[in-house]
Order: sequence, then C-alpha cells, then structure tokens
Amino acid sequence: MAPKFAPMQNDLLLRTARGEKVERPPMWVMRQAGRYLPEYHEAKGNHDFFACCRSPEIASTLTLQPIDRYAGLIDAAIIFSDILVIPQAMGMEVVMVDKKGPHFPHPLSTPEDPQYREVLEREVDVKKELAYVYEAITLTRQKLGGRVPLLGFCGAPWTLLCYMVEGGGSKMYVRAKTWVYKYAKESKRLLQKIAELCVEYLALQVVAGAQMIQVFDSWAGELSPSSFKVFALPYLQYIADHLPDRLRELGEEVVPMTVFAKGAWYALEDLCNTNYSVIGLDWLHDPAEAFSIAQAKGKVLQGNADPGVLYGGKEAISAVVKEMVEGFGGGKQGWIANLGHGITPFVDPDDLRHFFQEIHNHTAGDRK
Ligand SMILES: Cc1c2[nH]c(c1CCC(=O)O)Cc1[nH]c(c(CCC(=O)O)c1C)Cc1[nH]c(c(CCC(=O)O)c1C)Cc1[nH]c(c(C)c1CCC(=O)O)C2
Repeated sequence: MAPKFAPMQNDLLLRTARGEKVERPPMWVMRQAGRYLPEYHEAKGNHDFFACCRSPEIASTLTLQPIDRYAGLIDAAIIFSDILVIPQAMGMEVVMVDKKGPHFPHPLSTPEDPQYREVLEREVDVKKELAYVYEAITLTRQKLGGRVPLLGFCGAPWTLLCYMVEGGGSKMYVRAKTWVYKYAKESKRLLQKIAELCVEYLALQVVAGAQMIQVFDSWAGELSPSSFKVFALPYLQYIADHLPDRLRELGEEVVPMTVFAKGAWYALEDLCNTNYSVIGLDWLHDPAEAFSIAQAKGKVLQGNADPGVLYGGKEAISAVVKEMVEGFGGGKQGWIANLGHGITPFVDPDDLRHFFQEIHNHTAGDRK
C-alpha cells in the first residue's frame, strides 16, 4: 500500500513547476545537504558515504539538515543519495574516496570486456536493489510532515555511462569519448538499458513518496551539440516520455519532472521541446535570454547563480540575485531559484542564508 503523509504546508515548488502563478519563487540548492554544513560532518561522522545513503535513518537526517537550518526560507528537500546507486544496482562496484570523489575499481574497458555483457544482460531488480532509497524517501516524507515537498532524482544515462567507463571523475574523457565515437552501437545499448532502469527507479521513488523528480546530466557539456542529440537527448527524452505512463500504471499521480543538463547551453530549445516541465540551467546562461526562450515554450526554469558567487561575500551575492530576479521575470511565474550547480564545500552557511534572504527580499514584497 502506498504510504500516507501529512498534508502539505508549503507546496510552492509544485505549483511553480506546474506553471502556475505564485506569490514568490520557490528556492532550494543542489547538494544542499553536504559538506559546507558543520552538522553534515557531525552526523556523517566516520560513516562511509554510501553507508549513509543505505541507512534510511542517516539519509533522512542529512536530508532534513538544510530544511531545519533554513526553515522559512527553503522550499524543497532533496533526498540524500547519489546518482551512482544505479551503476551499483547494475552490479558495478563504486566507492567514495575521501576528498577525491567516486571511484570504480573495475570500470568497463571495451565492449569485449566480459563485464560489458554482464552489465547489459543482467536483469536488475530495481525494486529490491534500491529498496533502501525508497525506505529513506518514505521516512523523510514522514519526518518532513508536509513542511516542504521532497524531490527524488537519478543520474542521466550519458552521465552514468561516463562514470561507468571512466571509473570516476575525468578531465579528458578519453574513455567516454572512445566509447561513444568508436563503439557507438554498444554505447547506445548501454544508454538504453540505463534509461529503462531510470524510469523504474524514479517511478518507485514516487511510489515511496517523492513529489517531484530531477534527472542530473552533469556531464552533458562534454558533448558537442550534434553528439548531445545522439548520446544524451534521446535518453533524457525516453525517461520523460515513459515515466508518466509507468506512474499511471502504478496508480500514482504524475509528478513534475526537471532535467538538468549541465553545460548543454546549446540544447535549451531542444530541452524545452521535451516532456520535462522544468529545465535546470547552469550559470553559462543569461537569465533574461533563457527566460524568453522558455516562456515561449511554456516551460519553467530553475537556476542559475554561479555557485562560486557564494565565496564572493554578501555584496556579490546580492548583485547576482538581483540579476536573476530581473532576468527571470520577477519570480511570480516560471522560475525556481537555485544555483547553477551544486553548492561547494567551504561555503559559509550564512552566505547561503543571505542568498535565500535576498531572493525573498527581491520577490516577496514587504515580507522579510
Ligand atoms: C555527478 C553527481 C554525483 N552525485 C550527484 C551528481 C549530480 C549532481 C552534480 O553534478 O553535482 C548527485 C547528488 N549527490 C548528492 C546529492 C544529495 C542531495 C543534495 O543535497 O543535493 C545529489 C543530488 C550527495 C553527495 N554526493 C557526494 C557528496 C560528498 C560526499 C562527502 O565527501 O561527504 C555528497 C554530499 C559525492 C559525490 N558524488 C558524485 C561526485 C562527483 C561526488 C564527489 C563530489 C565532490 O567531491 O565534490 C557523483
């Protein structure tokens, strides 16, 4: 049976994502539960990163930290997890190396690698393998008690393929480029497999209580405009085209969907032509230019301050907020305030508070 939750006290994010006129723009930031928060380090302690993801109790505690700290300012929670849980569910080993990021001890080398066949042919039981994520979502919804909506997410097929073949972060993308340009057919098979798993994974997140979902294509900007159309866009579309049907099949409401294709500034129009209702922007976009394109297509935008501005002090933060609010049409419709990528370590949490407060000050009339 689907879990029952407390009624929403703040559904600003959901109304905005559906394109409605709102009293002010909703706001949250990517990676808002993370290393810039002292309470994150305290709660995480010496636990391994993926052990935290697998513990519904720890994951829900971490998810709620920014909600408690920025109560009254922040309008969404995003479940504490990682995009790499899908490769793990597909049978690949992934570890999080302190201060270095994710590491796959055995990335896919070539299509001749027996692991490629295994990964491709393996029947992945997304319900069972990722049960801990659904449990964390349900527990977090309960703990939220309707304060703000809870977002679910997954990594996009292209970004996940990159990790699966590169084995971690990359500067040159030698292996990912080798795969798509030399082994295009085999790459597409893998991308399709990942896309299908994403649909099921997101659907089950909604069953567990996620009220909106976001697909992170963090490495989209590594592709050229034409290769983006071949190796990224069709799989992003597949997810947006199939998730609503799958939700209806499961007797669930269709939730708003956001796509965030970092670096793919050239693809804004194409993304506006998909079934995502919200398009996430990084800071390479001029807010006003992007807003006029999205408005014409009836899409909502999310973003897009340079996360680095949070190192620049209060004046710099105020200036970027003013530019965003003006560019995104004043914030009464069609804009979810956010950064243009995840918040980074060493940001002073009070500077993020200033970012939120300034958005309030510029958009909520006499409300302070
Ligand atoms: C590419 C990517 C990953 N994970 C994710 C992406 C897409 C978003 C993006 O582009 O940033 C998504 C992600 N990862 C995390 C969240 C949690 C929810 C949130 O607060 O936004 C989300 C939405 C927690 C995390 N994921 C990670 C941390 C830091 C873990 C730690 O060291 O404590 C957190 C809080 C680790 C992680 N996980 C990943 C990387 C590259 C790293 C290392 C990053 C770094 O060193 O800055 C893969």
